[in-house]
Amino acid sequence: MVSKSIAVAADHAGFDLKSKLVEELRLAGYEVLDLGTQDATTSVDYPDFGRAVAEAVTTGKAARGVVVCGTGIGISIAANRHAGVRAALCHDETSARLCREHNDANVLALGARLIGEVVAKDCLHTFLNTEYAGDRHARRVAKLG
Ligand SMILES: O=C(CO)[C@H](O)[C@H](O)[C@H](O)COP(=O)(O)O
Repeated sequence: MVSKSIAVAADHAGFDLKSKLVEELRLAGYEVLDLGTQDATTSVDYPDFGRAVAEAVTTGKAARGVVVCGTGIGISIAANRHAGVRAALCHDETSARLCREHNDANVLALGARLIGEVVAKDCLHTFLNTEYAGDRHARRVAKLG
């Protein structure tokens, strides 16, 4: 289990799923840094929320991040524009496991309009509880910058 806090953010499309994930994280004993948005009805821009989580992770305020938008695509692109962020868009538990084992992903991106709550929670727990395998993957991750 990751010991430090987890930064979480979403746009309006991801707000409902984000709320469920925040609750899930708190129930599991994590300290949650909820960086918004705070409702599903006010239209907002996913780059602002991807950046908020990226900054929390790269400054060490959070050990890992979780970002949610409608597809997960826009907010993962936004997070990945920040040096040191390796955001992985996952739609299933296998990709959530492999993004940790092979890519040392530090931000999980989810698409609230594409996956259900149960799959999202499975991805979340797998992402947080899977160790990076290192070894041959370290050479490749280093090339990501
Ligand atoms: O950026 C996205 C796609 O990559 C996200 O899914 C956004 O949540 C989506 O674009 C928001 O769309 P809306 O029609 O403004 O609700």
